[in-house]
Amino acid sequence: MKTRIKICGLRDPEMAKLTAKAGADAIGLVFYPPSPRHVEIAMAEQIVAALPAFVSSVGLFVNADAAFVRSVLAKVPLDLLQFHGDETPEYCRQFGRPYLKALRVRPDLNLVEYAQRFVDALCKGILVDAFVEGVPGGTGEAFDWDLLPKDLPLPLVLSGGLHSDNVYEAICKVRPWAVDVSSGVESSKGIKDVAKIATFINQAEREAHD
Ligand SMILES: O=C(O)c1ccccc1NCC(=O)[C@H](O)[C@H](O)COP(=O)(O)O
Repeated sequence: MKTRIKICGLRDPEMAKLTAKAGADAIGLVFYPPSPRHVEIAMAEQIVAALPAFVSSVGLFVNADAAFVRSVLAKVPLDLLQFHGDETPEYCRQFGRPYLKALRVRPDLNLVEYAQRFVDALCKGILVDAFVEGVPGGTGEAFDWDLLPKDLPLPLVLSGGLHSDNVYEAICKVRPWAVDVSSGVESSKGIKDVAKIATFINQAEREAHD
């Protein structure tokens, strides 16, 4: 089965179009002002408008005020929300929209128990990322994939330090529903590189052709 591919942290419509053309299944828009990949609502509207059919738009938030999430939803027709902070299941569900819950993997965290709390019709998966003190995500750091359980009760989205040289190995080892990348397809922090995106996608799709 094909592993879905999400490219996170798009910041302009042209790169979004090129990313879709390269074969991405989804793009991520970061609504988190401290991030170098942060987008304003007006730009997010333009990016989503530029996407072809069947390429999903994912809006990423980190412990945001619910009112801010609603103000984004009022303007930007997002397909999926991604909560990348300490949001509770109740917080995530209040928008009545499908979402991913991100967690940062640590050896002392029981991932199955964590995921179990989110299981319902709206939660479409658990995105696993590296734990880096003081930075909620998009760090380019990988973590030990052996820490991932085989019996997670929700689809797994693997992220954290993926790039074209490790994504094939990651897919073969972890067998995730999807992979998610940001730093690994950039020429510098926050600047996406279309050649790196294409190479990443080719490598991620290799597994489907084996
Ligand atoms: O991208 C960011 O700047 C960001 C900031 C705060 C929370 C999450 C963020 N990105 C989340 C993503 O979905 C990334 O793809 C994921 O963390 C993996 O990032 P990377 O290791 O850079 O590929």
